[in-house]
Amino acid sequence: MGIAVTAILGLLVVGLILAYFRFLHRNLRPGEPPIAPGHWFWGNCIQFKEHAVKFLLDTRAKCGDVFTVRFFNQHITMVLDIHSYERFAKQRNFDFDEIAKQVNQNVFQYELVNARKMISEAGQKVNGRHLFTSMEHFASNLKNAFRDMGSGEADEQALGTSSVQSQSELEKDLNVVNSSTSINTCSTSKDIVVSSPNNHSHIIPNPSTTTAKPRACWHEDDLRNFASRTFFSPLFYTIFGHDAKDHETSFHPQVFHKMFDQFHKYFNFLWLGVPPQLFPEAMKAGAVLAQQPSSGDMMVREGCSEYIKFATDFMLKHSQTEREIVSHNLVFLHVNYNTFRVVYWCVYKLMEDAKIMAALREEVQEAVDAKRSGSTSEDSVAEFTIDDIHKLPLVDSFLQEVIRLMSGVFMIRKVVDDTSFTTDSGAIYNIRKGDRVAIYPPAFHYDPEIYEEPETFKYDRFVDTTFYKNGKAIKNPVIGFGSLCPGQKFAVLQIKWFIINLLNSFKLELLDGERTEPNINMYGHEILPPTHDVRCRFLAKDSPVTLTYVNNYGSTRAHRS
Ligand code: HEM
Repeated sequence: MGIAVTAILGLLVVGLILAYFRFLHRNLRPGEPPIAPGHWFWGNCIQFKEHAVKFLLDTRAKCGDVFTVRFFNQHITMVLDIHSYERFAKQRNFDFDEIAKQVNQNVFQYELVNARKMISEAGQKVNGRHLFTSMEHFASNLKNAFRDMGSGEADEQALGTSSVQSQSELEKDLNVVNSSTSINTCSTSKDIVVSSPNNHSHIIPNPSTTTAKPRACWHEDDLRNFASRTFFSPLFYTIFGHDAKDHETSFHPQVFHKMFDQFHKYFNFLWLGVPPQLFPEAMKAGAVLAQQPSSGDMMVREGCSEYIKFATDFMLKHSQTEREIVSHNLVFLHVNYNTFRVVYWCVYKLMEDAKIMAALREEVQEAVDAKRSGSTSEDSVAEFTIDDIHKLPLVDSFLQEVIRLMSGVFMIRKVVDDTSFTTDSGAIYNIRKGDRVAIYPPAFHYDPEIYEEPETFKYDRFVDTTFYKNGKAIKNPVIGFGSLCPGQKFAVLQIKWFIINLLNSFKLELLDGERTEPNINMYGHEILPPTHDVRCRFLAKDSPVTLTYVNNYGSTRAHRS
């Protein structure tokens, strides 16, 4: 018995040693980059999880610009030279398709047929002339969302008071969505705020004041909720369009947002291949997110995006199933969700520092005043083209600074053949077929040799500035979109147009003592989520100038939204 146990233990030890040398240990071949010191079993997992940027910058100081890290059995060569970014992006042996496939399979459980062709053709639907029309749809949806917020309709919708939904599963979803209550504090009036036990609150106007024009009220809310109603809703409608019956179903922006948040928490685990069954919360959210209109119904929804229409048509032609089309729709929402996250941080950063709020408000106000027609703000309209939206240097710099600090993305590729990679300075590294290779933008974004006081948020940092590393000007100092994102131009425009409208239409403040920060445990997400949400209050301005987006693409036929 004793001998048998010893023999089994012996075999186990030998097996483990062999497995270690087979899967974890690596003998460097000539010309390969050095390996970052780490744990014999986990490799660099823990160091990366504790503080990815600090770990990578420290390792770069020890090992040089190019080195290999190991996450358990996966070797990833890090190219941490910002001047080599363009070479990295152009290297044909560094392939993104395998990575996208892994996300599709592990997180969204489907495979996209002829994926490269589909993504590159669908990507054109948010660029060129389509960028102008996509903006038109977004601007119109944004206007509706702001109008609803100003009139309090969004409260009604978001609080789920529709009688049609009252007994359904949907009510549960909507109640979950709104478990954080929005509070109206009409401090300047004598209106009475009523909160019912189910968190539905409404204002009973004071009879003595009902004949007067309704006064604006301060509303208290979670910032996530505020950003969801003002930005996620228009984003959702710009992607999937509208249908009059939406309010009877769970295909509703507030339900989708809540469920998406729930699902997204597990993104990094799912992506790495941990079975979704281990995360019941993600599975439950996934089931709600799967309840979408059929592909036929989706294509005829009013304002459905060209991207979704093209992708759906493409997938149908490649005999993909309805379930696969639903999964692809979620992938598209997933990439757009980054835009929401940036918006969250923009609103937060505006409220966090009164100086920033004042500076951007002044810039926007000047632009609006320069464009407005009419003598009073009530009957005034200010028209903005895409060029006009881009002509605000502080808004532009502020947005870049937000992306610089909140970006958590790994720009990762699979190495499809043994490759000699030459860095910008001429150093040559042999990178092994089957490995992964990555650029880690946050390591550049927090590099003290590029950015003075990199941890500090400086809203005007990017105004008329060139950044240098080792005495050489940097071509792309902020690379939060990687090199392949087809939605970059659209996302930047959406965010800028949102900021302009926000500052024109609302006053916003954080409640006393409310602060949050990016959750560095989520490095790997394109944009980091906050560690926790914050409470804020907002006031819809009385009769702001009406802002209109003008689609002036290549003709005299301008469309206004
Ligand atoms: C602030 C918002 C956004 C951020 C930060 C962002 C970031 C990224 C990043 C980092 C990648 C990986 C690229 C690479 O590794 O080179 C990516 C890919 C992608 N993004 Fe975005 N994105 C945003 C918005 C959007 C929007 C609005 C769309 C669509 C309209 C979009 C569509 C895509 C697609 C389709 C891919 C996959 C590209 C491919 O497979 O070649 N993104 N995005």
